[in-house]
Amino acid sequence: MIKPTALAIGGFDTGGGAGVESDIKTFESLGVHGVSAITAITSQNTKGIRDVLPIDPDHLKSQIDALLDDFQVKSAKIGMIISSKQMEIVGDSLSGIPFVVDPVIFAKDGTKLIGDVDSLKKVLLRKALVVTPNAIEASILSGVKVSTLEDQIRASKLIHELYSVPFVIVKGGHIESNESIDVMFDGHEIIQLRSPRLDAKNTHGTGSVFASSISALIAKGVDVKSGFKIAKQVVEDSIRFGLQVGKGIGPVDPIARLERKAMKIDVIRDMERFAEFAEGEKNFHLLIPEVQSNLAHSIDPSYVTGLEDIATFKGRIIREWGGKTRVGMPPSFGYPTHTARLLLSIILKEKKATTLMNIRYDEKILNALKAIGYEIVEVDREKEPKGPEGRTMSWIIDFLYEHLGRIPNVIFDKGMVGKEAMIRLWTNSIDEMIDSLRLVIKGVSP
Ligand SMILES: Cc1ncc(CO)c(N)n1
Repeated sequence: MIKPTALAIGGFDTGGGAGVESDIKTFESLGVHGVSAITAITSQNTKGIRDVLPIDPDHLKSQIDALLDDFQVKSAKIGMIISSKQMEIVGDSLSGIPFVVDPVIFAKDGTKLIGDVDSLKKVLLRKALVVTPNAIEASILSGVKVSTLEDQIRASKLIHELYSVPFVIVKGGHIESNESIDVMFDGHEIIQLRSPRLDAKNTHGTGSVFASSISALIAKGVDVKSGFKIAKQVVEDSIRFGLQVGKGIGPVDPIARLERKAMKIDVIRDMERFAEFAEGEKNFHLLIPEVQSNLAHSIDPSYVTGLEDIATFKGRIIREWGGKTRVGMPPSFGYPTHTARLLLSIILKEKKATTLMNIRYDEKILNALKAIGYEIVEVDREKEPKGPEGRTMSWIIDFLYEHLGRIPNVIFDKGMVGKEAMIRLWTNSIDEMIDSLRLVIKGVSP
C-alpha cells in the first residue's frame, strides 16, 4: 500500500493525549503515515506536566536526518520545541517541506513548551507555511491583545505581515462567544469557520489535532483552505468524543471518526443477520402487528449523537398474505421512523440500549417476554399530550423516566382510537433480540 508520509516534530506526552502521539493518531486517522522526531520527553498525565527532558539538538538532528534520508516526507507539523538551537536545526532540515507550526507556548497547566519565543518568530515562523495560534499565542505573536473576533482578524493580518507566514489561522476556542470561530488570513481574504461550542471536559490535545490535521491534509495534496475546513470538522468530532481517561482533563479522540464509521458497517451486518433470522423463522409473522414492524439498531450507544447513528429497514418488516415474513432491505441510517426515534430517546436516557422492535400486542406475547425475565410496563396513551406525531416516542420515555427512574425493556400500550395497541422490546445487542424473539415465537406458536 502507498500512503503519503507526514512528520511530527514535538514533545512526547507520556499520557498519549497531546504531542507527537496525538499527531500520529491524527495523521493515521486521515490516511497518512506518521513519522516523528522528539524534541523533549515530558512526564505528563491528564493533570499536567511534572518534568521535561529536552533532547539534545544533535540527536534531534539525527532523528530528522534518519527520516529524511529514507522517507518522502510530504509535510511536517511542529509543536513543542525547546531551544533556539533546536529551532535552527528544524528550520534548516525542513527546507523544501511545507510545515505547520502550532505555537504551543504554554501547556494548559502553564508549563513553557516553547523555550525561546524570539527564535520561534525569527527562525521558524519565517519558513512556515501555516501557523495556528490560539488567542493567547496570537496576542504574544502579534503584540495586540486578542479577546474578540475583531482582534482575531487583526492579529491574523499582523502575524501574516510580521513573519510572512502565508496562512495564519487564529483559533477562537478561548474567545468568549457562544460559537467557536476560527479565522484564517491567506494574504488576500479573511475566512471564518464557525462551530457550536461543545460542553466538553476532555479537551487535552485539541490544538495538536487541529494543526496535525492540516499537516496531514497538505501531505495528501489538499490545499490549505480546504484543509482548514476539514480540520475544523476533525477537531469538532474529536472533542465531541473526548476520552474520559485519567482524573484530570482527558484527551480528545481523533480516532473516534474512524471507529464510528466501522461501527456502522457492523450495524448493517447485524441487520442482515436479523433479516435472515426473521425470514427463516416460520412463525415470525405472529409478532408483526397490522401496521407492520421495524427494527431499529444503533452503533455503540455511548457514541450515538442522533438518528444518523441508528438504522431501520427501509421497507420495514412485513407480514405478507399467507403468513410469510419479508424484511424490506436495505437497512438505512437516519430515517425518522417511530422505532428509530424511540430507540434514540431511550439511548439518550440510558446509554445502553442498542436494538428495538415493535411487536403485535398480545397477552401471550407479553407473558412470554415476562417468562424470559424482562420488566414490563404499560403506558396509557390517552394521557399523552396532543402534539406533533414525532413527539410521541420521546413523551413515552420522558414519562417513564419521571415515574420509574428507568426504562423497562418491554413497554406496551393498549392503543386508543385510531392507534393500534403495541408492544416494544429493547435489548442490549442484536443477539439478545434474536434469542429473545426466538423464545417468544416458541412460546406463542400453536
Ligand atoms: C508534549 C506536549 N506537546 C504539546 C502539549 C500541548 O497540548 C502538551 N501538553 N504536551
